[in-house]
Amino acid sequence: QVKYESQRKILQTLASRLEELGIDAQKPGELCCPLQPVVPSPIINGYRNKSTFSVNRGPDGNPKTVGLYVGTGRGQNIVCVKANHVENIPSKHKQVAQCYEEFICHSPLDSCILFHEGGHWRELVVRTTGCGHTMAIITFHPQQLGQEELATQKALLKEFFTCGPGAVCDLTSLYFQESTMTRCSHEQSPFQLLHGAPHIFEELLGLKFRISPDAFFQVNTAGAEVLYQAVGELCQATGDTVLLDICCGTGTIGLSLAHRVSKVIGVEVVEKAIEDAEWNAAFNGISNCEFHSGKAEAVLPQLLASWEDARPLVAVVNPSRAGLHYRVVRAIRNCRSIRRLLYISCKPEGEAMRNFLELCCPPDPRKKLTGEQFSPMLAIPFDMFPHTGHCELLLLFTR
Ligand SMILES: C[S@@+](CC[C@H](N)C(=O)[O-])C[C@H]1O[C@@H](n2cnc3c(N)ncnc32)[C@H](O)[C@@H]1O
Repeated sequence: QVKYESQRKILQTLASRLEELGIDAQKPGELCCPLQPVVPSPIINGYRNKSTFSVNRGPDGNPKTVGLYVGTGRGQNIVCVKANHVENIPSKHKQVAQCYEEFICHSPLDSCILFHEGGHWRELVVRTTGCGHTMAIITFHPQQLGQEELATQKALLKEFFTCGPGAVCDLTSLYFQESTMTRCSHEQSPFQLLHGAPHIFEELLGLKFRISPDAFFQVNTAGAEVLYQAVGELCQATGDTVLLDICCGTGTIGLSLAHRVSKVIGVEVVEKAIEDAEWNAAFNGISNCEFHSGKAEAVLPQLLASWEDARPLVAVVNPSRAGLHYRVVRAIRNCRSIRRLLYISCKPEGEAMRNFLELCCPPDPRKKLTGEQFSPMLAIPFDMFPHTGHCELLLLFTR
């Protein structure tokens, strides 16, 4: 009910913002379109396949606590607490976090709390899959350490997780990333494989997906299956439909719908995710998909400007919280072949709201938005994140 209410408010906001733009958008209940009940997650506890653990001072003052932050910046009361009580994190993730804490507590090197104050040990990411694979990615601030000292630390970490106390975690892959920034891409600082296999594999809707350390994958695999099935239904694809999968990650959406359409075109900025998507297509024997590596705002305008294919074109967009770049929205609006658009957002009240307005506002030649506007037709929230206040919203737009 709480989640339904928050999604209802989002649709109310969208309706009133569209009214301000002169669009008669308000439907019964002051919403811009019908809102279906929240679709439950098939799994409620321990559903997360990826957890990110911070390293910081705990409530007892221990600066080598591996866990999650509680408190607020404004209250100046942020502490890092162990995640053992957190219901949506599986026990395997908690076990790896516990082992990492043991390792850094015995390390002569400090944890890195504020970059400029020194210290080395930073964040831990744990990813698991239904196939029983576990990947751990440890971020390390090199500070002034030389190559030899770095190699020693990497060897100690590997030894701990392969033949020491950390061996109980039975890691499939152990990665190490030297990072002087909050987040680094593989291109900025490579993920170094210290042990095991370079990828983990997940099964979803009968397909097998390879996942690289920096590739996105929905954190709730069973929840993602339910979402993608609904995407498939709302696409109303016929045999000759071309499906645009914008921000495609490892290709999950397009590949799971490939058998229903004549062609899938995926676009994604993370190069390793595109390599995964290509591998995933080949491994699953899917040959009607092409994947483009690059920013959607660079790839899509070019792709759609020269679009002369007569086949129906359906777009599925699933951007990160930053939403779609204006150029992507403009390219979609100005491509007459796209009559149907599915927008999947984990934060529809944020930047996605700006995109909804850009998609639905009246044509505006000054903004080079000459194409006919879209209208919201249906909204379905998915409880992708049980035990949190968040939802994944699927919004269908047509024109
Ligand atoms: C929420 S994820 C969705 C991935 C995929 N659709 C799925 O369900 O697994 C958003 C994806 O957008 C990608 N992304 C972020 N900014 C992008 C951009 N400017 N152009 C293309 N892809 C982008 C991210 O790397 C990430 O893989």
